Amino acid sequence: MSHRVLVEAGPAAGVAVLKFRNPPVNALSLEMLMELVISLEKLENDKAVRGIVITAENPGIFLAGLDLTEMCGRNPAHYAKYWEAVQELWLRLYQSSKVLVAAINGACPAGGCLASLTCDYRVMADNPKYTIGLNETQLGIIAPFWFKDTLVNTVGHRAAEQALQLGTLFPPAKALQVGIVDQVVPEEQLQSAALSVMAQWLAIPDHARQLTKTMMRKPTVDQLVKQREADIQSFVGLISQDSIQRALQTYLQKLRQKKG
Ligand SMILES: CC/C=C/C/C=C\C/C=C\C/C=C/C(=O)SCCNC(=O)CCNC(=O)[C@H](O)C(C)(C)COP(=O)(O)OP(=O)(O)OC[C@H]1O[C@@H](n2cnc3c(N)ncnc32)[C@H](O)[C@@H]1OP(=O)(O)O
Repeated sequence: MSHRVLVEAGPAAGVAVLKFRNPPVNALSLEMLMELVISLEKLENDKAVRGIVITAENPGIFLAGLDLTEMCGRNPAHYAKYWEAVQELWLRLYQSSKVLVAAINGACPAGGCLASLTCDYRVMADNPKYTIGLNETQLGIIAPFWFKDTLVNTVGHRAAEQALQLGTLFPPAKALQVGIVDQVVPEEQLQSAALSVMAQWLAIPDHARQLTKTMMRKPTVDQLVKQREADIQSFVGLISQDSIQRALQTYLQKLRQKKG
């Protein structure tokens, strides 16, 4: 039984809706990652499901990204386990044979943005409070190569380089302009817009669309698959550095003080 991920049958045949519900901010904790992987595996094996709309149960925060508390003050074995789970989620999403449509109904930084970038199409609610992007450099860390590759595959090299160096979080109109999302709609129309685009994608025969998707994505997937263990060791080495730990602690403190 999953607590942090809700899977519902969509209003249209063949469509499931996967909702994030990990309060307070839908951070990708280890438990959340594991529940997501299990839910995605079940959906992948369900022949009746051809498409999945991915969204947050409560509007406001789509995903707050990776859970910073999983990357601060822990031991190397924990960092390795956590990173393997992050890799696993990305591999499941990016290689999914289903049509994935992200209905972005809230803040979507870093790991949240990555999850949305694995989808085939992104619709974002037109709310200036919501932003999306790979903001890692603002935290004093760097987006790993496969985060970078996923962004490059979406927006191209120049736009990705600029966005990554600056750690830009784009509001909806800018996100559309740069191509990080495909469509921006009034907030109350988000779910219907996602279902409408899903219907267009499902009009294509599955086998042709799936083979095309695999052809487009395989080179990027292979890069990680062939060096998964090295990537884990690289993450553990970097995240364990005192300077990185200090940077993450400072960022977390700033988030906590924001309220005070
Ligand atoms: C080979 C590899 C090489 C490696 C290089 C090394 C490292 C690279 C590794 C990984 C890449 C990292 C990816 C990430 O995803 S890092 C996370 C990035 N996320 C963010 O920057 C978002 C931060 N959060 C926010 O901006 C806001 O919280 C948000 C807009 C989501 C919501 O704002 P709101 O005002 O509604 O809530 P808050 O009061 O800010 O937060 C409530 C509560 O939640 C805590 N919180 C927020 N975000 C996170 C998070 N991502 N992880 C853990 N906890 C989080 C926040 O501190 C508050 O806690 P508390 O005060 O205790 O209630």
